[in-house]
Amino acid sequence: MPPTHIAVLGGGLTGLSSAIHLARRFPTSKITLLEKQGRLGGWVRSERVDLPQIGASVLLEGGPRSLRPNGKSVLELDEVITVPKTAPPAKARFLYIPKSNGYSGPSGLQRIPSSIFSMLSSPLASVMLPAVLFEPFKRYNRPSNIRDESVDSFFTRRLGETFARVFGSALVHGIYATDSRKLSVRAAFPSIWEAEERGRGSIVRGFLTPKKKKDLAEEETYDLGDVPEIMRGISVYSFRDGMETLTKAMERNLETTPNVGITKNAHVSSLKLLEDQEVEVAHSQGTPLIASHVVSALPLQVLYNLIHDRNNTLLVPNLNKNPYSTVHVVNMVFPLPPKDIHPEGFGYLIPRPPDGYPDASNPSASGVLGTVFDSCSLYEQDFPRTENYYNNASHTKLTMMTGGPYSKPPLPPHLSSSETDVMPPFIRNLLDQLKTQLGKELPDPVYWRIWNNEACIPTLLPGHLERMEEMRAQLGLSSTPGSFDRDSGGWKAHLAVVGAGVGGVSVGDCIEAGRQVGREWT
Ligand SMILES: C=Cc1c2[nH]c(c1C)Cc1[nH]c(c(CCC(=O)O)c1C)Cc1[nH]c(c(C)c1CCC(=O)O)Cc1[nH]c(c(C)c1C=C)C2
Repeated sequence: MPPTHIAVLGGGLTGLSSAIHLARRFPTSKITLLEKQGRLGGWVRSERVDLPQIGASVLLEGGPRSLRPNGKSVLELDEVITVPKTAPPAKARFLYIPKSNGYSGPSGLQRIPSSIFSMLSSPLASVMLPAVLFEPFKRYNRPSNIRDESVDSFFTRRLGETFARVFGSALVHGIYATDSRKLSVRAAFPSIWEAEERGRGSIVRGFLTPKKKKDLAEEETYDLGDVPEIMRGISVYSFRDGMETLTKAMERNLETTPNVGITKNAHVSSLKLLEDQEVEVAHSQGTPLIASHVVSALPLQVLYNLIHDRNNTLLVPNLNKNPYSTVHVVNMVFPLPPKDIHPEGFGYLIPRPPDGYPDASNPSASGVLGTVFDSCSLYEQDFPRTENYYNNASHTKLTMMTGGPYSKPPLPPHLSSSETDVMPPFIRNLLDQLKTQLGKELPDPVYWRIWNNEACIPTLLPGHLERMEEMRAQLGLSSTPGSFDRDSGGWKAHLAVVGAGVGGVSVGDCIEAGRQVGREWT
């Protein structure tokens, strides 16, 4: 039976997208979006700061700052700013390798080669070339009894230990902000896992082998208008007023959709399945809501604590298997043009230290995962507009990312230089790290801002995909549409679970997950 009332839990990107798409798919159902905070948008937060001391207005991001055009279901493209594939931020990406790095290769800021030709002349050739050239000739070495493994173990098997630590760990820092020795390769990088299978044991051969017809996912139809034309040759894009343009547009859409209600500051305290398959959603903003169906876009461990059966026992144990990473995102604005601060490009990532992650008591524990040169990709968000911004802009904005697998002292959720005259030791230490990593003296920033993103990205542990399949079966959902008549612990597909914790942590993935949810209910 189609839903009469759907409760969507969580007003981040996935919850917003779920509510929009469910309201379209079920125009006669009521949709209620419940959000714990007083605002919607989750980790997407954009802040514009006016800095009279340098005569600039600067747009800063606390969470994701860009989107890739391959995510087809992004809904709003007004005021879009794009980074072409040929621009330095798309082409020039760096690794920072500290001097005591545990291998004989180069140190300092090193550009990552983007083609086999640039690899030949790169100082990183000693690590990359042998790994990539010999990989196709290595025997098939995936143990027959494994169905998943960590990213580190996968790269070590195929490309060697040094490659896995230097490149594999840095890649994982920049996407999952976690330890590559813990992250599932199948869940996080399915295309690499599949390439090994397609290439009969070799990733390189796999990527050179075209996918068989049956491997190609059926193309869905998207209402894209002239977006593909706009996005031709584009690497990533964002918006003039930052990523919140997107979540605000989604919120406006929901506010003007008659069958949707939004309740903010609603802390959900339990979900109870009633006799007639309805679900009682208890929350802090009034009487419990009785829904025919529930979509949870909450972090999985939050949902885990909400689910009780009739005997008050916790159900669906697989929800609490994955840890989450906390990322301290620190924006800094310097009163000099980018040419005086950093090389032109996307930014740099820092690999895992050779002896693993030191604890916070160790003074050499930088805790920095990487730095993004925001001025290079997102300079069009700032005023005044400057011709040849890299050489002439009034300022440089960049973002340092810390935390994740490094242990860190607790920080306030938000703190900026406009709230204190004293630079905290945390920022002073980061500034010192930045000087070392960029290899130059730097002035103090005219503005800095800490965003403490507590438990913002899940670390999908090996076995995650199978656990999620089990979870779907436990909830009566299934990967095969229409077949939800298995033992479902009573839920019989009345609860759907979506979001980064299930799979897909990029902005595009979250929006796509909301687009797909509830298909079993038609
Ligand atoms: C809060 C910090 C985040 C870190 N990773 C993510 C966030 C939100 C999520 C993420 N980052 C990237 C991807 C892949 C995107 C895609 O393929 O479509 C995801 C899911 C890539 C990426 N990494 C960094 C940036 C600026 C981007 C572009 C996308 C975005 O704006 O998030 C840099 C970076 N991210 C993190 C660290 C530690 C880091 C270091 C330089 C963690």
